[in-house]
Amino acid sequence: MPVTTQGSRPLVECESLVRIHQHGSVEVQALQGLDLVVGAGEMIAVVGPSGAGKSTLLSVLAGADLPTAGSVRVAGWDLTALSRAQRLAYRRDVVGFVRQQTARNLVQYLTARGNVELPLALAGRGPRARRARAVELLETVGVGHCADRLPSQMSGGEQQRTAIAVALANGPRLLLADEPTGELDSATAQEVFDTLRLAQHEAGVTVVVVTHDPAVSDQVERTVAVRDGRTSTEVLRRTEVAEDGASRVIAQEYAVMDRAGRVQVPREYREALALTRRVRLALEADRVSLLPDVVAR
Ligand SMILES: Nc1ncnc2c1ncn2[C@@H]1O[C@H](COP(=O)(O)OP(=O)(O)OP(=O)(O)O)[C@@H](O)[C@H]1O
Repeated sequence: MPVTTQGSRPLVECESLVRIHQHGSVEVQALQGLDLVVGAGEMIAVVGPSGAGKSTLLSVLAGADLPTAGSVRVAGWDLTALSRAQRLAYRRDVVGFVRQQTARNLVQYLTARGNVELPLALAGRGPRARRARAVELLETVGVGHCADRLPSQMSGGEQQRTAIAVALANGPRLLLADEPTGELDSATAQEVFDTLRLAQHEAGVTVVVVTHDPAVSDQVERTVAVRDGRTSTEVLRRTEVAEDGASRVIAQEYAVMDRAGRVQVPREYREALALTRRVRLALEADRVSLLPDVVAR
């Protein structure tokens, strides 16, 4: 069993994920062999350029899209082999989803409480239990005062926090958020991020957040960069406390190696040493060096 950077059991395991969209004779490879392991209780940020495959990855993890090839397991569920009924149960009970567009996360004609009660009703909870759970969740995410308001009567941040309460209603193991702070100013974005943190710490939920916002990605312990449908690099952060008691965050970037041992060498490194098609690998006591092909010069 793979062990994550945090040493916890993996909750999410994607291996060699491929997702090809076919439009007539045109193929778009949204995912091209993506590997990702996320530990139970971990919170990671997924970053990468537009079109890299981030949203596709979230859709697959949400059980809303099926990969063309590869394997994906979440909390023991094999997402490539679910029956229709299992897929519904997975989407209802195991995973919660928050989108960027505040308006798309909530049913506009229901109050905040009504919105949180909806997934509880779909899971068969009775009216009293629903109401109590909805009120409690809205209080927990800091929008108890909005319980009887319609989304149009709430700020963007209040709507996103309500959306997080909706996503948490059925006690999911995994919370997915696609640019949850994309439409918010920085102070409000921080409140929404703090609510995701709360879900991670208080409810023990594993959180995967896709973001372009460095203020978000700089605050998580692990940021995974997706490029051309693959995980390319990871940044790990840890807090170090100096002797004078001051703490500082140490960030270290790693390249990701797949099962076959393939590593992508960043373009700036290749250009700096004019590395082309052929390179020399040298095994040393504590490192593997990658050297230019002198014959080619
Ligand atoms: N339903 C679809 N049909 C065809 N192509 C698609 C579909 N969904 C995504 N793609 C293509 O797959 C690639 C990856 O898209 P995806 O939305 O996952 O990227 P992204 O990293 O989330 O981008 P962004 O940051 O702009 O949201 C893109 O080239 C996109 O055009």
